Amino acid sequence: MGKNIIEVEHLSMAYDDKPVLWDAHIGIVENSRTAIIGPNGAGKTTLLKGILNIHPKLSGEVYIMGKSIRDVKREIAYIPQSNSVNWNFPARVIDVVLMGRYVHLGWIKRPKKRDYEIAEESLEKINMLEYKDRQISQLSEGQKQRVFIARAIAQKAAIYFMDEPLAGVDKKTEKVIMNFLKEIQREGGTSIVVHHDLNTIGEYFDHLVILNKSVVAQGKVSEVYNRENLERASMVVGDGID
Ligand SMILES: Nc1ncnc2c1ncn2[C@@H]1O[C@H](COP(=O)(O)OP(=O)(O)OP(=O)(O)O)[C@@H](O)[C@H]1O
Repeated sequence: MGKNIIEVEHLSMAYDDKPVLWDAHIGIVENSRTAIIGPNGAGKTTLLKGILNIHPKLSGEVYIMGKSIRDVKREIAYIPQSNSVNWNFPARVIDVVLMGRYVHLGWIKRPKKRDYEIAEESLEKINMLEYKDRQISQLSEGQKQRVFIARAIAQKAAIYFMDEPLAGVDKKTEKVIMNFLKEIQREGGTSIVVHHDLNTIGEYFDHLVILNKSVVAQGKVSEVYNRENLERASMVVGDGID
């Protein structure tokens, strides 16, 4: 069993005093591909927001590489849900990808030639280089998601958080994203992905956190992905799960 790169202790989250995640203890294993699953409204996105300090915690602590998020920001890439982003914002594809470099820029905050090269290499990896001067508002869903992936590649982070990256994307983009998760793992990184499709858990991930307002189960996919746990999380169980 690998060591934990993220430790979540007693994490509770709420909106306007309405609790949505209760007393979560979670360990994310270093170098894993971890899926977070749970029914609608289970608190999956809110968990990511708690770990990343995007929404304030009601209580609890989060340690990333043993430190607070403030001290490891550079090491963390976040790919939010595509539909939570204002895609009408006037920006070119290359500008969005360059944002991945901002955490690495010095105090002048101006991207250098090397940053442009890295941004272009990142677009090339996901077959989007020819779109680099396009406005993001003109892209399809799958292409938008790939631009987000390129931004994350450009950041060269150690930990990648993704919130339903496969929602509404075409098969080709799904493949690009899954290859990216494997590449992260090969290079020693860790990915944490909110995921909906139960049929692909075993193929795409090696670790799992099952949520339903609190943690229902966590561990290796081979150990916790079973009918009993899915039922405990009130998830609809289809065919094919023993
Ligand atoms: N900004 C917000 N203000 C108030 N309530 C919110 C807010 N965001 C989420 N909630 C509520 O918190 C609960 C958990 O939401 P969250 O988005 O974390 O769930 P989820 O597991 O990601 O769901 P889904 O699978 O539907 O995306 C839901 O009941 C949701 O309605």
